[in-house]
Amino acid sequence: MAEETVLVTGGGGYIGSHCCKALRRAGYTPVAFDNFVTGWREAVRFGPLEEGDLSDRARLDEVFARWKPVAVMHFAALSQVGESIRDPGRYWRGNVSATLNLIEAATAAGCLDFVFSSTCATYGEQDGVVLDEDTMQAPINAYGASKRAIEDMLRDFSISACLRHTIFRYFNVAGADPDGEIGECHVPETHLIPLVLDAISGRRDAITIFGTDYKTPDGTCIRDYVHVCDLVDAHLAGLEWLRQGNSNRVFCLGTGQGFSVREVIEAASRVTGQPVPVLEGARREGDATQLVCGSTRARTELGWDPQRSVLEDMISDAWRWHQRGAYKN
Ligand SMILES: O=c1ccn([C@@H]2O[C@H](COP(=O)(O)OP(=O)(O)O[C@H]3O[C@H](CO)[C@H](O)[C@H](O)[C@H]3O)[C@@H](O)[C@H]2O)c(=O)[nH]1
Repeated sequence: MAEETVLVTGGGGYIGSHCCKALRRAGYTPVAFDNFVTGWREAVRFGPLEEGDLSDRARLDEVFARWKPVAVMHFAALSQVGESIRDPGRYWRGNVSATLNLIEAATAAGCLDFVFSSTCATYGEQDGVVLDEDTMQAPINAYGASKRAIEDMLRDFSISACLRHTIFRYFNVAGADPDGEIGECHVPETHLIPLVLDAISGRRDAITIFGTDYKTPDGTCIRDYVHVCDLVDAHLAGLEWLRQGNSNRVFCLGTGQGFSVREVIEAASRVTGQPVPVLEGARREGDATQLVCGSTRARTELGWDPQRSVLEDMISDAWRWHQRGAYKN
């Protein structure tokens, strides 16, 4: 029997490519759909590629007709908070309108299982509390607002078109494939761990800590880091959960444990055995002091067990990938 296919939008991106690898391992054919605005051709290695843009409905119809996927896993998105504040239209078009096209194409093709990558940025400024599925959403930028709008869209289509969905909300994804085949590569890079590794290897002069006067034990911001492989495991568990006939549930993905920027830098120095050149700078606009994400529901209902989300392991996997170099196309 032919393998079942799953359409993975953003399959050339950081999380999407790791998801394709996990799907392949689980016996599916992952069909990567990507426009390569932020994704990488080299990251598409676990199944066929369909190049295209989510704004192109005819192209989507073609892809659904060709592969008859059993589900969609939707990672393709613009995800830079600062850019979304400067250019909200890009986010409403690129995230919301594009996803509307995707949902309409999926439901028209009878592909009704939908796994969506959302974000704790839908919560807005709620410093210090553990964010979970019951926390009120109040986004403060177009990135968070666009993701929340898509969550609402999924609810509406679940009523009108019987679309079954799971929504995963998460913040700080880290690490890389332990085999070193794929990893994180953003241009420009804005995320803490890859930037720290750049500073260690000399690709950049230093890492600048954005703010040392926060009300935290060492004055720097605290975040909850999840290993990308654990994260995609949860998405696969969500897919199976849908395919067992369940539907329409939000799951937050975090470890519940936060690390400060300084703790991340110290761990990177320990893991690599090298000093980290550090500069202390001003706060970055829009950064919350402390963001920690609860995941009791994912653990109890999906059996999620994020074993690799140990800070040193995430950094050592990211370091292995970093030493291999970056994608070129
Ligand atoms: O050069 C840097 C880069 C980051 N940081 C700090 O490191 C922490 C983590 O920053 P990241 O940019 O790695 O991650 P964020 O928590 O800002 O971003 C996360 O949340 C965002 C939404 O708010 C997006 O979803 C994004 O993709 C996701 O990684 C923050 O306190 C930030 O101020 C620094 O000190 N120096």
